[in-house]
Amino acid sequence: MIKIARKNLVWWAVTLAVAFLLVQVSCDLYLPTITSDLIDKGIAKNDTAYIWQQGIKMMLVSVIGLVAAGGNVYFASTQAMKVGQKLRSQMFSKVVNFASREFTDFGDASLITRTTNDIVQIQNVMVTILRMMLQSPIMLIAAGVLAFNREARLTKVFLISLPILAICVIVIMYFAVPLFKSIQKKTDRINLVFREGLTGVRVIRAFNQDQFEQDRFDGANQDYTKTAMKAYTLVSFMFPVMTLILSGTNIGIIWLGGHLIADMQMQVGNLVAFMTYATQILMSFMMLSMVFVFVPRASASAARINEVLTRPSSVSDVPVEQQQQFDATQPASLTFKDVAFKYRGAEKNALTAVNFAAHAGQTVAIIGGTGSGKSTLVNLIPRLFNHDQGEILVNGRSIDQVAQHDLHDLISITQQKAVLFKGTIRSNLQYGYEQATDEVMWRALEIAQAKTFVEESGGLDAVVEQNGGNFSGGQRQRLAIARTIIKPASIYVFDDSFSALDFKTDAQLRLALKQDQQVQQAVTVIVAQRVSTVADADLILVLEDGQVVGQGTHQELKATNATYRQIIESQIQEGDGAHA
Ligand SMILES: Nc1ncnc2c1ncn2[C@@H]1O[C@H](COP(=O)(O)OP(=O)(O)OP(=O)(O)O)[C@@H](O)[C@H]1O
Repeated sequence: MIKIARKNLVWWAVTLAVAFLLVQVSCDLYLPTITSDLIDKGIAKNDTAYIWQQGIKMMLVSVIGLVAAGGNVYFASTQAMKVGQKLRSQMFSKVVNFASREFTDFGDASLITRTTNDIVQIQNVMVTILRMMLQSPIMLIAAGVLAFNREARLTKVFLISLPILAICVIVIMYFAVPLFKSIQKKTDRINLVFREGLTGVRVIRAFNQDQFEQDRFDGANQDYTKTAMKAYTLVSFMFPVMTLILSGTNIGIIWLGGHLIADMQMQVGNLVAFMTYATQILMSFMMLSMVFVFVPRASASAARINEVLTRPSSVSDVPVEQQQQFDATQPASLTFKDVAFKYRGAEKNALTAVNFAAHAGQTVAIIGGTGSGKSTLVNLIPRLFNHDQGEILVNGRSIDQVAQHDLHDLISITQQKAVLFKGTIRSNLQYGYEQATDEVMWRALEIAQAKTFVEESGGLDAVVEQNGGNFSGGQRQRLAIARTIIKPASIYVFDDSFSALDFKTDAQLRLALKQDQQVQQAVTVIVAQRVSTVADADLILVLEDGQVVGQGTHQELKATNATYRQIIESQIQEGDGAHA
């Protein structure tokens, strides 16, 4: 919490909030003195002029107190909101730079809860701190001293009421604070189930699992509600307890004060002032204890936010002074030297001893069964993960030795699952290359065999809904391919991107791709399951269980490689191999 406050609060605004607060507290403390004088010197002596004078004074002090309270609330709230804004922005920029490992560790749902709910907790507690946490101790001490000065004999009432209040507050806090902490985790769970329900809604319906998912969500929801209800019920006891103790204290003060007044040892004004101070003391005490309920809860949120903000990305750049630059005159090339990679926690390597080299204008195709390591291999090129052994070179530079930003500039990739953003076809196509002209975009759409349906949808300005929801899977994939082609790059990667295309379109696309000037100067990496897609590649890698069990051209592999032949045979049986 302190770390977040120190980093994000603007100190002049905080100083103003505190200054306003001090003025407000001084006014609140001065009012009982005026009341006391008004009663003892004005009302008791029937001095109308004095009553008017004190009345106006009272009004002035109240107005000043009110303005000061407004000033304090304004600066406290704007500061808290700005802290929230800065934290959200810091979280976003941190998370977009995370590697896959960090996403797995935190989980998407938790990252969303941390960026929303946890930051709201911090915001709320910042306001509380800038108001109550400072106001309460000052008020408590000052009202205590003033009450003691006014009538020391009445302060013995506090010897009973304050310890009772303290015990009640401690008991309530003891049970409430852990509950507040666990509310955060339960919010994570609700978000997780809700997110899964949303993203998997079609599968849920297709498998008639609506009720199962509803029950799962209700379970998480109920769990959260029960905990929240327990926590807030406990806190709600504070107010009746407080009222009871306050009333008891006032009865004690009136009883003791009544005797003193009867014995002519005290004036009525003093008693009224003392009672106001007593209320201020007890209220401040309670406010302070509320702070102790909210601060631990916000501290738990702060710890969860700091955990994200301080987490180094598992894929990081070498120090700037050691970084190498790409040589723009070097032709495109991609080399894997004895590369191995293992997912954290996995028993065996996802890739072992991968060796190949490709040069500008060449196409490398990777084929293999499900789970053989094809996507893992291509994801190592832009460093979505760090390879554990060996070396990967792009345009002659080891990818570990260059800045990731420079590396990503040279790579254009279509992921296995085509991702589109809400906007227009134009905004999606220009995502990787802002300067792309309409002509360039139409050319890319033509290569990606997407021109016809884009024209029918209303052209480049046609709307793309969230996740490209208003396009079919195949159309999304073609748009993603077009986006990849538009970006000038040294390495083009298509991870199983042609699988949703029919044979004819697949062949047309690859032919058009081969004829594209930009692509001709680059290395193209195609991941595919179909032999027909890889057959005309310059180099085919056959992957099995993370190992390259064969590499060469289609004809070479067909003649010498048993695994490749098996793949062809299995596809002939399915009717696909006819195209090989
Ligand atoms: N994030 C991950 N954590 C742990 N293991 C993983 C992870 N991603 C993939 N794997 C494992 O690594 C192996 C290779 O996966 P990969 O996704 O590279 O296969 P693939 O050949 O692309 O499969 P497919 O054709 O089905 O897309 C698989 O055994 C898979 O279970």
